[in-house]
Amino acid sequence: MTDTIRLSSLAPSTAAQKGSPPPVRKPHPLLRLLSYGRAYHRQMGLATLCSVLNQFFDLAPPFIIGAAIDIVAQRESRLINWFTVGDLGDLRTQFLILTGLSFLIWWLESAFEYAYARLWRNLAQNIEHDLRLDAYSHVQELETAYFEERSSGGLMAILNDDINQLERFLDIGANELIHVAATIIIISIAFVLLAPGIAWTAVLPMPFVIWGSLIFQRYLAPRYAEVRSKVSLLSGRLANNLGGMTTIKSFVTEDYEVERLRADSEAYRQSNFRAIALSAAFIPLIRNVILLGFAATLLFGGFQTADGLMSVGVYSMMVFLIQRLLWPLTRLGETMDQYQRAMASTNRVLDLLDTPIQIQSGTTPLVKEKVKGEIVLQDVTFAYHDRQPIIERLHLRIPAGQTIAIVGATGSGKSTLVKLLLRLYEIRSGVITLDGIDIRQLQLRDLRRAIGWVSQDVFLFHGTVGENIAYGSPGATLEEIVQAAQLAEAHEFIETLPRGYDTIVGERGQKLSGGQRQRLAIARAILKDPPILILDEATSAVDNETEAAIQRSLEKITRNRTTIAIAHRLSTIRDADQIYVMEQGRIAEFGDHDALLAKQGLYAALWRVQTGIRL
Ligand SMILES: Nc1ncnc2c1ncn2[C@@H]1O[C@H](COP(=O)(O)OP(=O)(O)OP(=O)(O)O)[C@@H](O)[C@H]1O
Repeated sequence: MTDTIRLSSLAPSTAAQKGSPPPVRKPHPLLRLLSYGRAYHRQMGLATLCSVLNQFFDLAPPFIIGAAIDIVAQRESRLINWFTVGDLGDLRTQFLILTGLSFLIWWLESAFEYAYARLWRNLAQNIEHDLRLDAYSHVQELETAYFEERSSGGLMAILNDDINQLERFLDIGANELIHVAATIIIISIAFVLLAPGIAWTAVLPMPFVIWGSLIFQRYLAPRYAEVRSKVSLLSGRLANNLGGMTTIKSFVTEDYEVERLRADSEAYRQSNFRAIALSAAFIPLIRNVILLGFAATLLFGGFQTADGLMSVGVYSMMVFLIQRLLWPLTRLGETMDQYQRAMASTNRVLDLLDTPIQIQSGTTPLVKEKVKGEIVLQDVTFAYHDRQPIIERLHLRIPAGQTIAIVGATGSGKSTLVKLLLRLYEIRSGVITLDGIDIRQLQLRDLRRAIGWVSQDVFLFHGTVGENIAYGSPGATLEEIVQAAQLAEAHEFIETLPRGYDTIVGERGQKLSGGQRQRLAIARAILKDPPILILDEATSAVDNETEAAIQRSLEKITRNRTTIAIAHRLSTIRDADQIYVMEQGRIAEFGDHDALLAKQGLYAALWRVQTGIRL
């Protein structure tokens, strides 16, 4: 059996949804993000304060301009008088004060700009870093079945693109939203305090802007969610194709694959078009709403100034301020865009983090060195998701330290059985014990540490030969690595590689042959020195001579440990203490080689076919 990764949407399959409880209403993604970033609330608060102060000083220049106009036009500034008590001296002194104030304001604005930029961007990095590690750690804990329902490219899109999307928003967008809010509040206060007669003109566009933004958000959110899900499918397709490039070439399906990619890319493009159509309308709409406020201030402020109810300086300041309101609000569209994308991504990342772990670890610790290795399966039934049972009411007892073999037709459930021992899947009923303890009670990591598994499809990591052998055995010395390689009959070929144990094996070990990869995997399991060894077709890709050599080493390796060997070539397991013949998820016969031959049953028939001997 191979662990296939199927291309499908990241959404759980309909079948998976059938039995699940009704969906719980989730809190708003922003609240979810804030609650996730609890550790950074202080930094967020400080960053927000710096953003607000920066905006406050950014809005101060119209005040200086207004004051300067008043000083020139009326010899005194109502704006300055408003803030100070007493005489500020002659005109020149007043200008000197204004100039000094300008310097102070500009410096403070710059200082807070530096502070908020650093704080927000560092915050983005911190949250991104935490989310990436948390999400990845969580994904590692999820059961194998979870990955079979999803595409690895889709998961990559969440772990990479979606998390980066948050960075983009936190870097710039969050600060912009705060700037807009601060601008609205500061300008409204300035109007109410300095020009109460026309304060309504500044407030006029606000309800429309807020209402418009909310409506806009409601329609844009699902469009961005669709964009994110389409990008997942696209990444899934790309990852799958890159992994199967040799197959594509050999089947000359390049054009077919381009077409399939075109369809996914087209779906992504169309979903983006739909989002763009709406998002691009926002700025022009908001600008027109702002125009209302600007025109009202210009007109009614002008009337009041002409009637002598307002000074020229205050009037100028108000006109400048309302202008200042215009620009951040028009940028709001872009910011909302970023915000919506970030929220769609937040949901996807946090949904992943909230995915329940189906296979929970037990609490009983297991010390590897103390494991005897007796394995018992009692009445075990197992079925893959949505399928008929593969293993039904199976009984099997493997005494500690024995070597047993499992043989049987392809698809009879041999690999599935060992995956159940590793708790990669959960059994439906029955019980599996190790040294008398139900494996569900054992700490999952301890259980897996006690088992050395050479699977049918060997996976090597990008790195050196030595690193791959030592994988799972941190602290192994080169001497131990070489010894394990010798026992696995791998040392000789490793020596012929360009850089010996330091040779890079390539992604998934693609620079090595199938047989070489298998031998590295055996060496890796030997080095781990587990009390239980599982060899699932471990030597299927090596030639007869190497296989015979490995068999000789295995005699040494399997001594004093429980070994389960799965093989199609019966010659490789004929010396096993017990041989179990599986047929459609059940044990059809068992015994040692001679006893099974004497039975003249399934095993004997298989043996005849493989050896060509008529018994
Ligand atoms: N992840 C899975 N999801 C659904 N069905 C699966 C899955 N893995 C295996 N199966 C099915 O379970 C059955 C048993 O598979 P398994 O890999 O255990 O067989 P096997 O005896 O090891 O076969 P082989 O000798 O070919 O390796 C097969 O019919 C297979 O299609």
